[in-house]
Amino acid sequence: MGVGKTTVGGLLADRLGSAFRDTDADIVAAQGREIADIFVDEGEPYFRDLERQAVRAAVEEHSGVLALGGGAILDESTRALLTAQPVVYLSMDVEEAVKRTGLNQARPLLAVNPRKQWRELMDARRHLYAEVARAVVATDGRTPEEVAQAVLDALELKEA
Ligand SMILES: Nc1ncnc2c1ncn2[C@@H]1O[C@H](COP(=O)(O)OP(=O)(O)O)[C@@H](O)[C@H]1O
Ligand SMILES: O=C(O)C1=C[C@@H](OP(=O)(O)O)[C@@H](O)[C@H](O)C1
Ligand SMILES: [Mg+2]
Repeated sequence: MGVGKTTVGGLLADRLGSAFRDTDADIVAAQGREIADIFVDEGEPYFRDLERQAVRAAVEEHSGVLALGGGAILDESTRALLTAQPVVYLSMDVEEAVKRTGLNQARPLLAVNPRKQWRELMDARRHLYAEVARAVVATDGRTPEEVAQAVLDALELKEA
């Protein structure tokens, strides 16, 4: 959450000359409301259901770069789906996370006490990211352009 999946995914798609898609954006477009509003109105399990369907549809329909929400890998069937894909796990440390998301109310899970929340989320998720990732790219101290380059290098992808 806040590591740069959406930002770097767009840059990467440009570099590869491919299309970009983001499952959070797909959900917002289909629901006609923001992610934070879906969490408040319907609760997290409802959002996770929408997310599981959005990831499945995107993996089936889309052949370019896909950014997921940071919690998508909590779903076991999503993780199974991702094992066939060249998934990159973008990482950062907690101070970088707070810098990038701390003042941003768009992420409901970090709205209160973001440093503690982020640590707890990562303790619960780190092994799941590692399970699905084909490559891990650290983003601390790197610009989004540098991260995109590191992803190209890690997956040995050629620019368009
Ligand atoms: N490498 C980076 N260095 C500094 N800020 C970044 C970097 N990548 C993304 N950001 C900023 O961090 C915030 C979260 O980025 P975003 O792409 O929405 O992350 P995610 O999709 O992983 O939640 C945005 O304000 C974005 O501009
Ligand atoms: O990590 C999470 O549980 C979430 C991450 C968000 O996406 P980003 O990772 O793109 O911020 C968004 O799906 C929602 O707020 C929940
Ligand atoms: Mg995002």
